[in-house]
Amino acid sequence: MDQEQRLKQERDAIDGIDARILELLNARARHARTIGEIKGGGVVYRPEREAQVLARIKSLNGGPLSDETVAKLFREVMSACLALERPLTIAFLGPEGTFSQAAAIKHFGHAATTQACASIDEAFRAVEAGAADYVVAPVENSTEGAVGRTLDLMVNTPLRICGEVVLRIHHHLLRAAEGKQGINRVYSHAQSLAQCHEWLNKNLPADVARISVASNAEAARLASLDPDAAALAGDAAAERFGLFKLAQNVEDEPNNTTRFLVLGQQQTGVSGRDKTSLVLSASNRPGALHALVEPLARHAVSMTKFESRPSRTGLWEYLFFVDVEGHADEPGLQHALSELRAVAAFVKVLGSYPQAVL
Ligand SMILES: O=C(O)C(=O)C[C@]1(C(=O)O)C=C[C@@H](O)C=C1
Repeated sequence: MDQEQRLKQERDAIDGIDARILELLNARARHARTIGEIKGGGVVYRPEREAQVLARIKSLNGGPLSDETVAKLFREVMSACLALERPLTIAFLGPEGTFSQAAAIKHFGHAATTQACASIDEAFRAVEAGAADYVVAPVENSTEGAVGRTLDLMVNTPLRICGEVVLRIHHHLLRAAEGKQGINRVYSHAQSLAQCHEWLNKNLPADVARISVASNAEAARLASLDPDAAALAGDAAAERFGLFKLAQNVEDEPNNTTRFLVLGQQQTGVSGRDKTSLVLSASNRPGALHALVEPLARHAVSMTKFESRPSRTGLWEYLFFVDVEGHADEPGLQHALSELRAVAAFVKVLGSYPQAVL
């Protein structure tokens, strides 16, 4: 068999498989639509079920596609199925093309509608007022630390955390034209300029001005209008403003990662691999901080994060943002929480939610 014949044979096989995949996708979609009818206008998005579906797909995968690739494909399949039940609107810190929008799409897939908001406060308010279904907000970055505004908002919001998204942050040098010649300024968010500081020192002349702007998406927009400028920004901003990537992944710290939280009006069921986020405060007496963590240790609850933040109500009073493994409806954590409530000055369960799968 010559090359052309072999190609035709393989492509015929792909055509047959595509027809079967299409049939199966629509069969799946019909089941999702029926599930939507059974839910009868109730909450359609079920994060615990989605986490179980994605974890199962990864465990069933025999390759050659990677576990991550098959999970991403099924992420989109579920996103499209969910949109048949009811399309979702996700509020994020805009403008279009930010990493927050990329996190929203990573978590909810492309069938969800994303709604850019001018601030994290506005994104929370949109969901609290029912103008959007969920908010995706950054909570910590591996190099820059906690996002204070998100932590502060979580103390008083009636919204519950129902998911987390972990996003690798890659910055690229972007420009409206190809080649580095003639660049005399680089726009980016101050944090991104800091995260790419060493690379800029080594790869661009010292007299190229570094100009900090409100967001990476804004930097990309400015670079798209200015032939002498470049921007440091991510893939989404590059795509949105049609910029060339002159250099990829220019961040100094290769594991630069941001964690986002998803908040909505609902409580999330047990997925089997969950986290619970709490805000605690200790009374002002010796040993009070130890008393906060002791019930968790005694019930073998593992802590994955402990972050302190000024309470903003009294000088030198602090709130503690604590993440633990497990769901608040599971017996171990349930017992630890009821003991914690007896010793802490303040306890708020921000939500139990599945650990990030993607
Ligand atoms: O199982 C459900 O509750 C569904 O609505 C189906 C489905 C899916 O496509 O698998 C879609 C949306 C939900 O968030 C979870 C899962």
